[in-house]
Amino acid sequence: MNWTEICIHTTNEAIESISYILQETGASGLVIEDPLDLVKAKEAQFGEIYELDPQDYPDEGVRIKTYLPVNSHLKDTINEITKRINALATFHDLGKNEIVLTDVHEEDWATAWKKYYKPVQVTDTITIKPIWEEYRPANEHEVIIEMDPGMAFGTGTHPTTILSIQALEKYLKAKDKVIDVGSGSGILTIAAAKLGAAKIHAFDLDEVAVKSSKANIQLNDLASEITVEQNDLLKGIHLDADVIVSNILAEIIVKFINDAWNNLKAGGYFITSGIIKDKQEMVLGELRRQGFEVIEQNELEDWISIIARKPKQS
Ligand SMILES: C[S@@+](CC[C@H](N)C(=O)[O-])C[C@H]1O[C@@H](n2cnc3c(N)ncnc32)[C@H](O)[C@@H]1O
Repeated sequence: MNWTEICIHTTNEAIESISYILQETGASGLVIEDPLDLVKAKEAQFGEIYELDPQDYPDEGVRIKTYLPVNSHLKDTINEITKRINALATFHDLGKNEIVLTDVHEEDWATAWKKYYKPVQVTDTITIKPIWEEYRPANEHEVIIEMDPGMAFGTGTHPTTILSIQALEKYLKAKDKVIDVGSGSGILTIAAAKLGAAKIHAFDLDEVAVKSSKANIQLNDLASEITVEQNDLLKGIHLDADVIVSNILAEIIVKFINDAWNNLKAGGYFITSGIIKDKQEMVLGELRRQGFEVIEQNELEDWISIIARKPKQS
């Protein structure tokens, strides 16, 4: 399959909104080339070794790059993306607002973004490491997740994924039964397994994500019982989980709050992420309407995670 790279030269303040538009249109492998990263790399707090090349970064503004498969909808998708980005000019300074399209062959796509992906410590104990990077754990307690995200979303470094892993670390107990809705590269399933879940059911609508989840699970030495299936959210699923985790967009989360409730044990946790700030109240309202108790909300770079509990008596 061939891919088209869309490169948008914009401003820092528009990253969030443009990333959201791109995610909604099904783009894969979002890369943000922000010259500020060159500064941040020098200040890396966890001692990771970054080798960022200044030549990959614009002098001013940021470049957002993502990839769409070349198919019969491509032209419409690009028109839609362009229209929605231009409409942002009412709220944001879009800087150059230049959109450049380049054809990419699958083999190039698979390696193009790898240079941006480095080991990253996402909680006190968990570090995510791409399989091609050398990394020595700081101590014996450090948990390493090996990843090769390929075509599926989920390098583990996106704020929405980090918020999800932090919540899993806090709420998951050893031997729990977990459901991961929208497993992508399988990162949250692997994190749950490394944190001691006994059984994990992962679902994704996208066949590529299902394959990617399965491949990444194989890369990690996991003791948990894990199944990965192609499924639309939790339609037709009847389980009794201790924890459901889902890093998906707010509009999608609200579609399956009732199914999440029905698949959770009383006292179980529903960890939701992928919610942009503007949609936080909408998700909170729907969770409460269903009967969930909202017990924690966290924010990272304008993304929100909400942890809700199904009451013990319901
Ligand atoms: C933002 S990614 C999250 C990936 C990974 N869990 C992570 O945290 O990095 C959302 C995933 O949800 C999947 N998805 C979107 N709509 C879905 C649906 N209706 N049912 C199941 N999965 C869906 C997408 O294919 C994608 O892999």
